Amino acid sequence: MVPLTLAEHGELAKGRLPAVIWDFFEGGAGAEWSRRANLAAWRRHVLRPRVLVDVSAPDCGTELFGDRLAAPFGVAPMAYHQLAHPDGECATARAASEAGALLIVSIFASRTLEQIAAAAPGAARWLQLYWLRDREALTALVRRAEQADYRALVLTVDAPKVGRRLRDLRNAFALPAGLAAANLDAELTSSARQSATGRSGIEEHSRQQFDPSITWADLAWLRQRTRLPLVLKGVLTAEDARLAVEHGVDGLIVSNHGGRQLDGAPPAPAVLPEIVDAVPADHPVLVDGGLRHGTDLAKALALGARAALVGRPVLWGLAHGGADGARAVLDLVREELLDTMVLAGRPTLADLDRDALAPWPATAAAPR
Ligand SMILES: Cc1cc2nc3c(=O)[nH]c(=O)nc-3n(C[C@H](O)[C@H](O)[C@H](O)COP(=O)(O)O)c2cc1C
Ligand SMILES: O=C(O)C(=O)c1ccccc1
Repeated sequence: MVPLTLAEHGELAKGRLPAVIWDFFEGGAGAEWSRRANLAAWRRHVLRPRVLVDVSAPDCGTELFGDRLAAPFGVAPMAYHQLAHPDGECATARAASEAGALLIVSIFASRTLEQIAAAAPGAARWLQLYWLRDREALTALVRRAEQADYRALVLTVDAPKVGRRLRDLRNAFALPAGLAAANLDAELTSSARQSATGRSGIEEHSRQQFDPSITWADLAWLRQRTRLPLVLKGVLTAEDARLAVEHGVDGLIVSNHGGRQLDGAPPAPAVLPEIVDAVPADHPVLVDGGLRHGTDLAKALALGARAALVGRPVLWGLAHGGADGARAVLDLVREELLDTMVLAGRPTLADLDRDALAPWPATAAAPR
């Protein structure tokens, strides 16, 4: 089967992956309300097509912190790509580079920052950090990212601890032997390999490593240690968006972490407009969560996002087809976006403004 939709990439991946790894990828926290809400939320808007517009040359190319992208999209930071494929993040880096997408590398990448950079020289890539208790380890990562030409740092702020993910608890999920966080000391992550009673290995190790005491006041410490643009991931209110700008942050990623952290947190499209309105126009606002069609991406842009990130579907492509599979996923998203722009009579990114959307009436059930 040649997959024609992201969902079909998911089916192929599900057939290939051990069930506990599929569950780790797919799962959310708690009752998984936020995970499901992410998928439903994009269906609560309809596109307002314009007609008799010249759509012979649609253009979705853009620029983000100085890097050219073939479309306003990227790969969301996700831990341990080697769970999906032995080539791990090196394959994803090649795929993203060939598709013209941004790659955000997780602090829990299973290949080193330098290997990933070497796999796709010149490509647009950022590094995502969690705030570790060990600040020397954090500083060392910042230095290495700068030296390996990462173009921005993303601090994920929705995870003072890892959410309660019932699938991982039931599966007593732990990292398989041979897989590690390649950019952290082995001793920092060894607990990810065992699972204490009542916890997953991931939860166990994040309890030990994440510093849950940090506040806005601590941001200055990180800000002073790098000239790279600093982006906060996991902001869901206008209040926090304003605080971020006051504290010298350069951009935001509106995200509920794929429903993997606070269950009950809103899906991004519900809060994106208030956040876009709260920050100056020169601060890019990105978005992720539940984007599964080019039309979803068009809706995200129309709500004011500068770019949107795709998470799980990239792991699906990687799992069934390595770099080629991940590339196919990203190419599909870009082609579907261009298709949407043509059929909606909105051939440039500037045409995808708030006039391009209308709410689906609350009284009507959003079709599945
Ligand atoms: C398997 C997996 C691992 C993830 N690891 C990280 C991570 O290390 N850091 C982070 O900030 N977000 C992480 N996330 C969250 C993603 O960056 C993103 O917010 C989320 O997957 C939403 O997109 P999706 O619905 O397209 O998957 C992870 C998500 C998944 C599915
Ligand atoms: O961030 C996540 O969603 C995630 O799965 C993770 C992976 C490793 C360590 C901490 C969290």
